[in-house]
Amino acid sequence: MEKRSTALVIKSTGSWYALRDVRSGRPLAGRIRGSLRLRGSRSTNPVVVGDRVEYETTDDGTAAIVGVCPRSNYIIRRSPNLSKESHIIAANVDQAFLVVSLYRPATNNEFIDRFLVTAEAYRVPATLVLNKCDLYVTDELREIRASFLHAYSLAGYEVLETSAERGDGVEALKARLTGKVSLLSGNSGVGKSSLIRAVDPSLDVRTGEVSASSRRGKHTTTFSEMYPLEEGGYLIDTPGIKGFGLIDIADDEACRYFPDLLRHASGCAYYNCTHTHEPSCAVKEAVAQGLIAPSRYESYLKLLEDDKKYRK
Ligand SMILES: Nc1nc2c(ncn2[C@@H]2O[C@H](COP(=O)(O)OP(=O)(O)OP(=O)(O)O)[C@@H](O)[C@H]2O)c(=O)[nH]1
Ligand SMILES: [Zn+2]
Repeated sequence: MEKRSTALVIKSTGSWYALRDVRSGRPLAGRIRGSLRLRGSRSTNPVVVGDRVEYETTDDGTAAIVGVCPRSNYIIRRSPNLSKESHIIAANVDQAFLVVSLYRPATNNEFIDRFLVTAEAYRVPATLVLNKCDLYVTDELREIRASFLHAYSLAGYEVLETSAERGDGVEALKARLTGKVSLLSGNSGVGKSSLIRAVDPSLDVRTGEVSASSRRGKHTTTFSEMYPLEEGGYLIDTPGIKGFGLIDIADDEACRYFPDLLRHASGCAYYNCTHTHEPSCAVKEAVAQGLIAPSRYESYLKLLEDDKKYRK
């Protein structure tokens, strides 16, 4: 029997995969061996970025992928061709970061909360990166910053404050990324590229390439790529999208993905309370008492509404 080794999938281009041997770190080009069948998989791509795969070395020195190791999680997006099939963006993601800004541009709350909901749904720990902290110096912006920090501390999310411009918080972010597979997202203009550059200057060029090609390639399937960090770990760059994957949420389940709402929900009179119109709702009570940020509750209501529209 041939010797089998394990490799990490760094990049997928459809039929070829860029791999790294887990033990030696050696880069390899791999293809799926024809006999590889994934039981019960309805996704268009059976091997994805972040997967650990088993391979055998072939005579020409390339790797034949013969198996995929069980995934700790995976992020799905609906296929671009509108079929029922899904497209997996990445597997085995350790953590997700959303870069946000409160000024020029101000990131929309709903956008932030959508991202966090997706992270909860996929059980990927999420952290917010509040960039451009050098700008929040006027009374008005200080106030906005304080209420932002308050809202997410009530919700139980960590917020890292950074300034890519001045370097504040860059070391802290770098420390958090080292040795992990991290998904990084952010709406346009918040300084995501500047931050990546500050964390690891060697990533600069390649990051520019990926954002340019994913924007141009609207009608083609875009393939993900993981970018190795100088000091270990990988970044998965995702374009500015609402949330980062596909989720279907029933009304009486939506609350599950808002830890701050969920904490109070057991006090509601009705066990299936949707925290909208019901009497004796502990969630609405908590909002009134300032224990849940109004913006978070609004995002929750918005999520219920959007979901209804979507299902019609
Ligand atoms: N004042 C200030 N400006 C910043 C900071 N970080 C980035 N910027 C500026 O914000 C603008 C956008 O920065 P980018 O790094 O290109 O933002 P991005 O999020 O990658 O945007 P896209 O490329 O559109 O996705 C640039 O003019 C940066 O110089 C910061 O911490 N403070
Ligand atoms: Zn309720």
